[in-house]
Amino acid sequence: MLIHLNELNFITAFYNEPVKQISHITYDSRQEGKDNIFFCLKGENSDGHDHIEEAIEHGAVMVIGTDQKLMELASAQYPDCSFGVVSDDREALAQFAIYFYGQADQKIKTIGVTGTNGKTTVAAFVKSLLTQCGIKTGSIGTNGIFASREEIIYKKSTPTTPEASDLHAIFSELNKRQDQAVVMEVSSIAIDQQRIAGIQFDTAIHTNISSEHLEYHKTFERYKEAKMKLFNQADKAVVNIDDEMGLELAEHFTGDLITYSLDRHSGADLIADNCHVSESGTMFELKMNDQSYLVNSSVYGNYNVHNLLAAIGTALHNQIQIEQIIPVLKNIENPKGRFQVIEEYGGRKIIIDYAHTPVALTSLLSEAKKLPHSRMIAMIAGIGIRDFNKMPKMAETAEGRADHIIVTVDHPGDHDPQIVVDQVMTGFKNSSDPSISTSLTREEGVLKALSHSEEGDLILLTSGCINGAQIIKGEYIPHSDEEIIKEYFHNLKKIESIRMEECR
Ligand SMILES: CC(=O)N[C@H]1[C@@H](OP(=O)(O)OP(=O)(O)OC[C@H]2O[C@@H](n3ccc(=O)[nH]c3=O)[C@H](O)[C@@H]2O)O[C@H](CO)[C@@H](O)[C@@H]1O[C@H](C)C(=O)N[C@@H](C)C(=O)N[C@H](CCC(=O)O)C(=O)O
Ligand SMILES: Nc1ncnc2c1ncn2[C@@H]1O[C@H](COP(=O)(O)OP(=O)(O)OP(=O)(O)O)[C@@H](O)[C@H]1O
Repeated sequence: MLIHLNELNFITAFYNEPVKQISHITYDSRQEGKDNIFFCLKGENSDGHDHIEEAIEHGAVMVIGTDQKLMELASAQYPDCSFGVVSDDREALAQFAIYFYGQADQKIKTIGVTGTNGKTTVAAFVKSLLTQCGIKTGSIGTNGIFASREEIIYKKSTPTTPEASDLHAIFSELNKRQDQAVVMEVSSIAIDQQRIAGIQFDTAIHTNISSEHLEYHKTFERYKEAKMKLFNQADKAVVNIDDEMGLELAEHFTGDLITYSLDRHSGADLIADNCHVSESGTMFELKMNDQSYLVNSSVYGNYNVHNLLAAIGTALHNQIQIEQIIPVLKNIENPKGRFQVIEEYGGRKIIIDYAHTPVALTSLLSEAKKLPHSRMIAMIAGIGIRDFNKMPKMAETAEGRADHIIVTVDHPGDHDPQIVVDQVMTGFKNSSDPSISTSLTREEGVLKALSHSEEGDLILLTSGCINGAQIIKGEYIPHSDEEIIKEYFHNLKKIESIRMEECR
């Protein structure tokens, strides 16, 4: 694409030839390419301005940064490269991505989901519901990047919400595949880092808020403020008013609003009442406009009814009639790793669930308890790359609610796993209870949970993996609970047949 730097009004000064042929946008000097534009971003560990030389060696023909003096000096050193100065590095990256991909975000309906718990689930429900109702919808989030029909293999730049240039590249790809809508998880960090700057969302969804990501935002107020900002960039909203932030949003949002609740006295637009949870799903009565509809859904648990209401509200905003929505709800697809039930081994029910906040763990433990079981074994974890203050709360939440608890570590990062486990353990009133044990790796934790189990038991493997890996000292070490389970039972079978041989 031919870029006219002087057409971009967020560039306040430029040096050397202002017209360039650009093929790729990059914010990482280590990325090789040809005709790249390199954005110097200031990060936690490094500053892109220090890597200009390498970026040029790797194919950058244009460099954008905030340090005017440095840009001027570099322009003299590299006369074949153009240099632009901006006031906000990340916002400039977002604005440039919109320009480069020809406003791809405006050619597709954009739906943003924010909230502490439930983003991945709601995004999956919205994708499934809209697509089944005839609006081909892709999705972007923790579980990957999907077009309406298939997964798109795209290198993930962050766990949840991609960097702006990656985001707009994905919108463009979805356009090419003729998808009509995209539902994306919008993390508070992404909002703060301007990854969604310049996007006017068709619909914004709020699930709920509780304390999270304080390792980044430092205070709950700043975390909440970041999340609220999404709603200044949306025409319509779907909001959970069983939640403190949802109530605030419902009061202040000026666009088209649909509220939802599980409380029959709430006055919400969508109310789920008389929820009945069973092994095959959840039935409830949906109340809307003084009408009542019986919903037979494939999703499990009351908290997932909240998530389903968010998806229903989004479909209604998209002019889909409630009569078309109701029959589809029994086929809604659950995302991987969220109440994922594995039943094929030795009469046990194993549930892999991403619950990694105290609120999520509370919901999970109380919903899982409703399933028939003899003993409940729960593995909980401290996440090394997150807020240490959250760790004891996971123990507090689990104590006394399972027959056996295994405490382990997820993504130790740069921390000693023992320190993470110890920090979780401080949350137990009685940490020497023999029904609590510890493991210093997630793999060992899963194995311990399995080895403690017997036929009829329910095993909850909580917290979870980001992109099928454990992050250890900056490295992504491949990890899969499912593989560990498979191998464990395969070996168990082998041992049993050897024993039987020996007995004969
Ligand atoms: C903590 C955080 O915000 N990290 C993001 C940040 O990394 P950083 O601050 O460590 O970057 P850095 O290493 O200091 O480098 C600064 C800049 O210099 C560049 N650089 C660096 C070194 C070099 O040799 N050459 C070079 O060009 C880097 O590419 C970067 O652009 O900037 C990087 C590039 O823009 C991001 O990819 C990275 O996201 C990492 C992968 C991450 O894990 N982010 C998490 C915190 C995150 O965003 N999570 C949220 C929420 C998750 C949830 O839902 O729970 C999400 O939206 O995913
Ligand atoms: N509406 C909800 N209320 C409370 N807990 C929920 C809700 N939805 C899901 N959960 C719990 O939170 C866990 C994580 O859900 P999900 O992955 O959908 O959230 P998320 O917001 O996408 O989290 P992350 O961005 O960190 O992946 C689930 O596995 C479940 O235990």
